[in-house]
Amino acid sequence: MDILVFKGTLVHYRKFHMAKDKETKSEYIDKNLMIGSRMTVEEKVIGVQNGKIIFLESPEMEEELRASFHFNKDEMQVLDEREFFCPGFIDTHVHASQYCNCGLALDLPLLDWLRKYTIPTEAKYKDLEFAKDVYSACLDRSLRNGTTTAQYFCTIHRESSNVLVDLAIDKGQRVFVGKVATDQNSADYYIEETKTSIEETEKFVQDILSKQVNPLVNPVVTPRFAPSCSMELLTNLGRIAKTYDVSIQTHCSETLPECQWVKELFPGFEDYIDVYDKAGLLTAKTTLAHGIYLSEREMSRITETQTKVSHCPNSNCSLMSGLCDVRKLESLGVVVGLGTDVSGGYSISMLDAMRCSITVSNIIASAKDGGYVPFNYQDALRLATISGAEVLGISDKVGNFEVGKDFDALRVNLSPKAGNIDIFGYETMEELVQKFIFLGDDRNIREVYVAGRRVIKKF
Ligand SMILES: Nc1nc2[nH]cnc2c(=O)[nH]1
Ligand SMILES: [Zn+2]
Repeated sequence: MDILVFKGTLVHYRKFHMAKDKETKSEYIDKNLMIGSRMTVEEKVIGVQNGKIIFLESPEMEEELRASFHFNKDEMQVLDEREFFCPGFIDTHVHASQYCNCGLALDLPLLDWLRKYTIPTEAKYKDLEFAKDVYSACLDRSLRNGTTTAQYFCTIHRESSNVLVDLAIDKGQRVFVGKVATDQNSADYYIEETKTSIEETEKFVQDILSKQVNPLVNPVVTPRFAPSCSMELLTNLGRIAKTYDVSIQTHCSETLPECQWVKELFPGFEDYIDVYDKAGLLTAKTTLAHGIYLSEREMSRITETQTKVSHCPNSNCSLMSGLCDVRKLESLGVVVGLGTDVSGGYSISMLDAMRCSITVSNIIASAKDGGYVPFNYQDALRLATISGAEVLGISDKVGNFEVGKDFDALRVNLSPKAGNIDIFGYETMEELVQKFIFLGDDRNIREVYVAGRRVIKKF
């Protein structure tokens, strides 16, 4: 099997042990393990075979590596001085079915927006040709913007959700895909019988598991959110996720009217989180999108059950939902990743999500009386890469560069002809990374690799 070899700069979050390494600048600390990670910029020779990183060494080792792994000097690709590899971005919450509405219909808050724009759009996915057109464009745009892994909501239609999975296999994105389950409080043309919703969800999970000869596709049990699901449906979805040991994705605590509605619809429960808890939907493989208005009790149940949160800052601002205090969640030990939440969020670019996470964090800081450290560009990169991998339970495979992991990577190029960024020649590599995060776009993402396969090449 051919070997891919590169020499150049890697920018990623690398683990370090607290005992060995006492520096504390811009770091993320996992209190339980006493292991943290820090953004690292390093010169390396990196080898990839069968999709996996087989060596990662300093450039002085080049000769020895050539001898051991049998490659010639001209087989090694050398990155430009204005280039670096970073891990592929991980979008932990995105509605592929809403991609056609990107940049439209953002004049209403969540519940009205769902009724007026989103449900009518999702109903169109009964038509497989329509699904194919939009899903295809969504995957292409997402990959071009450097998203190597995405966790998607589709619609209530099993067949068209399978269309997304087949297209993703073809185009090479690593995906987590959910057929949406809804049996109440939706339009009469976009609702399922409880029994049908349960059966179709189970069938969908089986469909995807049978396609797992391709290890890049994963099924997700996907109740839309508590208001649109009966307790009977939620409980059965919890059972299905447990039976097949698969992921769960839903929305939670995104807006105040939604939280009030859940109180009214589920009066016998302690709070919003308790509804999911009693249904068996809080697991280490569960992603809750948003989580803005969680109480202390709810946050501690999330921590206890190792449930994950997807922070979607563009959507939270665009739908006027509120500001999520990610620092607080992380300080309690909750793993948080970033989501574009298209089309509540208007951009499918994770660079946009990263910038929005910094802006939201700065706004939170402005309202505090000190004692709060807002996110910087390094935190944003962490959220979009290694934390996203932890949210989806794949940090043993992707999220940073380590021997044995899959090579999911972006070849970033900052030469001015590639995009919209002026470089003056004296910038350090860290400054180039910073300019990419704040000013970059898809034009700066020269190549995209997923499990060693080059899925995008621009020049
Ligand atoms: N942002 C967002 N929140 C939701 N809550 C329930 N459905 C949705 C959705 O489609 N988008
Ligand atoms: Zn959403």
